[in-house]
Parts: sequence; C-alpha cells; structure tokens
Amino acid sequence: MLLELCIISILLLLYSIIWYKKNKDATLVRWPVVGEVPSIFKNAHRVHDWCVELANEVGCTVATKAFFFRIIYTCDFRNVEYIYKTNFPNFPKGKHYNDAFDMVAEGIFNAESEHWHAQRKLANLTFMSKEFRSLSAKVTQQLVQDSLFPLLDNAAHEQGHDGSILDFEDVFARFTFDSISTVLFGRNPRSLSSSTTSHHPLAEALDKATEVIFYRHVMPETWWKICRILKFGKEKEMFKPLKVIDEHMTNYIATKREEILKGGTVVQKHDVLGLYMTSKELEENKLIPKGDQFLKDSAMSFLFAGRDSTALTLSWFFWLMTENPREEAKILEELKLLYNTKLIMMSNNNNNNNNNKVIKKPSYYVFSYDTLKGLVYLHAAICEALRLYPPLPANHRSVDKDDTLPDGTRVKPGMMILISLYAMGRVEAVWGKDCLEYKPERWIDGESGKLSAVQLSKLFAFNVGPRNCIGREMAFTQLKVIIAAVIFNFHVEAVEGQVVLPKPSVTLHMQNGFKVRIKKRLNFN
Ligand code: HEM
Repeated sequence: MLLELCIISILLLLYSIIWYKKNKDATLVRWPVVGEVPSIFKNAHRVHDWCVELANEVGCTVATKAFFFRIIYTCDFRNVEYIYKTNFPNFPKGKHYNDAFDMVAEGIFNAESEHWHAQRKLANLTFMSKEFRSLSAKVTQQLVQDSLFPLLDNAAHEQGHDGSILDFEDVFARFTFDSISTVLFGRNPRSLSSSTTSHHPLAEALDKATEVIFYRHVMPETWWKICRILKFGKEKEMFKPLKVIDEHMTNYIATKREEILKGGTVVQKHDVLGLYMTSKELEENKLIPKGDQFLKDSAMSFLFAGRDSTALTLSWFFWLMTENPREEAKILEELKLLYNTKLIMMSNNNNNNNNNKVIKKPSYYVFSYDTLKGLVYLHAAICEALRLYPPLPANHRSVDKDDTLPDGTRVKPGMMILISLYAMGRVEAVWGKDCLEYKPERWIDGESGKLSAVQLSKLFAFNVGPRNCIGREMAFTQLKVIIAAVIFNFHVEAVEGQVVLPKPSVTLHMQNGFKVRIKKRLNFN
C-alpha cells in the first residue's frame, strides 16, 4: 500500500513538473483550483502589455477564474460597444466599482440608473454650456501664457545646468491641476509657478488616494475591506488624504457661498462649483442629492476624472513626438501655415485701415482654440496618441441579468467584465500589422484629406455610449492649445538613456516620469 502511494506521488510530481515546464512560458496558465491567479500575479507589473498579448495570442475575450470569482476579460470591439452602448442598462458599474471609489460616493462617477441619469443631465447643462466652454479655453490659454511659457523659457535658458531638465509628467500634472482647479472652483493654486517645487497638498492627497484605489482593484475585495476596518497596510494610508481632501472641499464650498452672496466676477460665476450651487436643475430634481456632501463628491468626481487623464495624454503625446520627429515636423508645418495665414490676414486688415501700424511679433505665441479647431493633422496626431496610450487603460462593468455578448460569450450576474482600452488600441486584427507604430495618417481619409468618420468611431479612449466622457470637449480644447503652444515655440528633446514605460495603475502613468530638455524655436525671424 505504502509502495503504491509512493509511486502515485512520484508520478503526480513528475506530471506536475512536466506540466509546469510545458506551460511556464504560456501567456495564460490555468491552474487547478486557483485558476489564472498565478498568471495574474506574474504579469501584474506589466498588466497592460499582458492584456495585449492575451488579445493577440489567446483571444480578444478570455474567461478567467480567480478562486470562485469569474472575470471576463475582453477587448473585442463588438462586445465593448454592446456593453457600453447597445445594452448599456444591463452593465452597470456595480458594487465592486462603487466600493473602490467610495470617496466620491454620491458623485456622478459612482451614481447608477436613474440617479446617474439625473446627475448626467445636470453635468451636461454645465459642461455643454457656451459659458463653460469659453471659460475652459480662456483658462488654458491664460495658463500657457502666464505659467507654462515662463517655466519652459527658464528651462531653455538653463542649458547645460541642472534646471534645464524638466519632468514633463510632473509639469503637465501641475498644469492640469491648476487648470481644473480654476474651472471647478474659480481659484488657481499656481502649482506650475517656476518658483514652486513642492506639490499642492490637495494634489498630493489625490495622488495618494488614486494609488490606494489601484490596490483596491488588484486585491480581493474582502481583504482590502478588512484592512480598511483594521486601518492596516495601504488602507491605513487612505485616512490622511481623505481628511486633506475633505478640508479643502469644505473650504472651497464655504468661500464660493460667500462669493455668490456678494455677486462674483464672471469666472467665479461660471466655474463648475458656482454653476452647481446656483443651478435650478439641482434644486428642483428630486433624484439629485442635496447639501454640501453632494457638492464635495461632485467636485471630487470631476477632479479625479479631469486632472490625470489630460496630463497623462500630454506626457505620452510629447514622448511620442520625441520618438517620431517626422510626425512632429508635420504638426509644426500645419501650425506655421496657420500662423502665417493669420499674419497675412492681420496685415491686410492693417493695409485696409491704412494706419500703417507695424505688426508686433510676440516672443512666444499661443494659438486660440477657435483657430486650432479645424486642424486635421493635429487632431489625428492626438487621436493616435490616445489609441496607443489611453489614460484610462482599463475599465470594468458588472452584469445585471444573464446575457450573451456579440462574440457568443455567456455572462451572468456576479461576474466582472474587465475591458482593456489599452489592448483595444493595439489589436492587430483591427489596426493592422503596423498597430504598434505611431501613424496619425490612419485617422485621415486618403481621398478627402478630412478626418475619417470610420476611424473616429474606433476611438474608445473617452468611452462610448450614454456614459461617455463628459469632459471630452474640454480635454480636446486643452490638448490642442497646449500642444500647439509647446510645439510652435519650443523644441522638446528626451533626455537620453531613460526608459519610458507604463506603470501599473488606474491611470496610465509613466514608471519614472519623462525627463526632457527644452530649446527655443526661432519661428518669428
Ligand atoms: C484626455 C482626457 C480624458 C480622457 C481620455 C477621459 C476618459 C474618460 C473615460 C474612459 C470615462 C469613462 C469612465 C468609466 O466609465 O468608468 C470618462 C468619464 C468621465 N470623464 Fe473623462 N476623460 C478625459 C478628460 C476629462 C475631463 C477634462 C473631464 C472634466 C472634468 C472629464 C470628466 C469625466 C466625467 C465627469 C466622467 C463620468 C461620466 C459619467 O459617468 O457619466 N474627463 N472619461
């Protein structure tokens, strides 16, 4: 009996060794009992690129099991469109999502069903208003002129010294923190000022909170919830940022209330907090929560959604420019043409007025959003950066009722559907053999020279369907104004020797930032 047991054990051990050797290099290994958990842990540090490998080697939809928890991973365009758009009500964000983002409990980011509908209507009224759009364009231009140009000018003058190297990821994080704070609260924290090196306490608290939220996504739910109760591990680190955030929000709301009572300036009236606090829709719609907690959660939702996403798009965009000088030259060409056309028009106006005024050439030039709106190549270049580096690389949804996805995958309540927007932008079957190359031309119709509607329908970085990004217009405004201003006035060089890679986090940060040197361009001579 003992001998038989020994033989069976040895055979089992041999089988396990052979099985392990055969599978150890596979993209996905399905272990008995623990399912794909070891593969998930093994690839956690490079989760986004692993999602691409899964798509290209295993399939665009993969059903995985982690103990008793079922996760359906997909980057199949048909499935994602079905989940976000066609059968949107059957795929709410769900309890896992809501719990992980509990710090914006009542805000739009976490609201569901009719409560979300009511908040979306309120947010649409604000974000789509002419006043808000004009404010967001004006604020961006102003910040470029007052904060970004001096910072870049300073770095350009420091050639050969320590101050000549900037971390562009940090620069854009500061820029968007200043801009979103101005459009949300009507106050500019001036974190981009060239004399400031420390981070604003609210920005620091947001960064910390985002880090903890990422851990909540990769840890089993019960584990992080126990840690929260016991104030242990990463969860312990959440208490201080939450306090800092709450103090800032309380202060901003109280100040805004006073401003409104006194009758504020245009900016103070048209910032989001001001618009919310004076909104009839908010007052009258019974489905929208009332009181300061709702204002805090809404402001936090917008801060969360709007700050990192735009900053990271800019960081990846400029990294792509340093890697693809030919494409950068095309953007510059488009901008020079626009600038010269503007100069000719101004000069014609002057001649017609016959006042013989000499046109004063500025030292640095910032294009207004209105003039940039129609530029085809610039728009295509931004879409291409968003395809390869979507700032929100992954998203998840829950399942309300039994359903079948367009590719035939059956889904049930209790399952989580994980959508990789990062992999969607890199699927060879959709984008072709050159899917990993940066080619803005793929967004332009070869015949008409205009942006291709078919290609644009494949841009999922802002999500699609009823719950798409409400800040899309604001994001494009900021991206175009900042990119045009930097490329037209400066030459950005990547510091040699650095490796730029995505970091595993909720938003697509770079692992070690992006170090650059700045040189002035001489466009005006
Ligand atoms: C390049 C910049 C941006 C990208 C790529 C982006 C992307 C996204 C994505 C993918 C979602 C869906 C999230 C989900 O379903 O869980 C989303 C939602 C949202 N975004 Fe953006 N976003 C950007 C900029 C902004 C800006 C500047 C704002 C302004 C505050 C903003 C506000 C929002 C809000 C409020 C939602 C939630 C909408 C809802 O649930 O109805 N976003 N965004």
